[in-house]
Amino acid sequence: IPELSSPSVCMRDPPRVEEIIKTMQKAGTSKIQVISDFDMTLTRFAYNGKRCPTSHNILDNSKLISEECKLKDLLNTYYPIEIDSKRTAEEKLPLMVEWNASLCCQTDQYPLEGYQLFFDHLQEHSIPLLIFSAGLGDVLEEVIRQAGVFHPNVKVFSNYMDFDETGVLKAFKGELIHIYNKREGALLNTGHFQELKSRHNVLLLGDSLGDLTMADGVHSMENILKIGFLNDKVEERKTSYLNAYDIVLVKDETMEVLPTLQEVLV
Ligand SMILES: Nc1ccn([C@@H]2O[C@H](COP(=O)(O)O)[C@@H](O)[C@H]2O)c(=O)n1
Repeated sequence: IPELSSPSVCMRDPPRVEEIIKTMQKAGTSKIQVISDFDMTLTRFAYNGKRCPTSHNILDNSKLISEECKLKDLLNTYYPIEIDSKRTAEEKLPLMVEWNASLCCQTDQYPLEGYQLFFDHLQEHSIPLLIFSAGLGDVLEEVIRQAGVFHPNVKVFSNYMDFDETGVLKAFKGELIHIYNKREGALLNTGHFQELKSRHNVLLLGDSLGDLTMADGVHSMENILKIGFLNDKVEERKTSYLNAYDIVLVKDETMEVLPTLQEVLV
């Protein structure tokens, strides 16, 4: 599979990857569902060496948000914790909750462009795409809408803001989704996975080890191909990503590997 020989593609077990791809191809598109993280997976981490915004940053960078509400300090505190390979997920979990919760009292252009074809291709083949994000659902839905790819096959599980009558953000609606509780989020949304119960093959896309649990609600899974985006602290985290994901895309600023890989699969 030539798409897998790009220098940014790393695999622990290439023959195993080929086997999964062939099995999924054979089963056909009617058996596939795609489950993907959003920020820094379907969007760029960096472009020309410059860091791109997450859905949280979009709100933060907005001229509509006053200077006192700036979220950068929070990002500088909590993002290093998110990617710290010396801490366990259990240690990080309360801090990730704290990060999101702190948004409620604090009261560029978004780079989705490389992946419009990815969304269109899934739509053409009627393949459901679940976007499962610890970002801001209101913002990322708007990003997808403005890119013209919020097709009927796209569903989003994320954090939606709850404002009071004076327009102040009070909380998030429902259970908060952070990077390390996607499993709980998946298990709460049984209805979605029930609707897709005949789709036993999963393409999972994520940029954090917490994203690996996004498919935990899938019924009788038969095959899963896990693609991980390793954008930051590459040397420190590469081994754990290679152990956890079938394919690891290292600093893939081109946004080219996923669309070509998807054409192989679908
Ligand atoms: N208050 C926060 C919380 C998280 N982030 C970043 O957003 C990403 C979450 O979205 P996913 O689509 O990746 O689940 C996460 O990776 C954090 O780095 C933030 O900027 N502010």
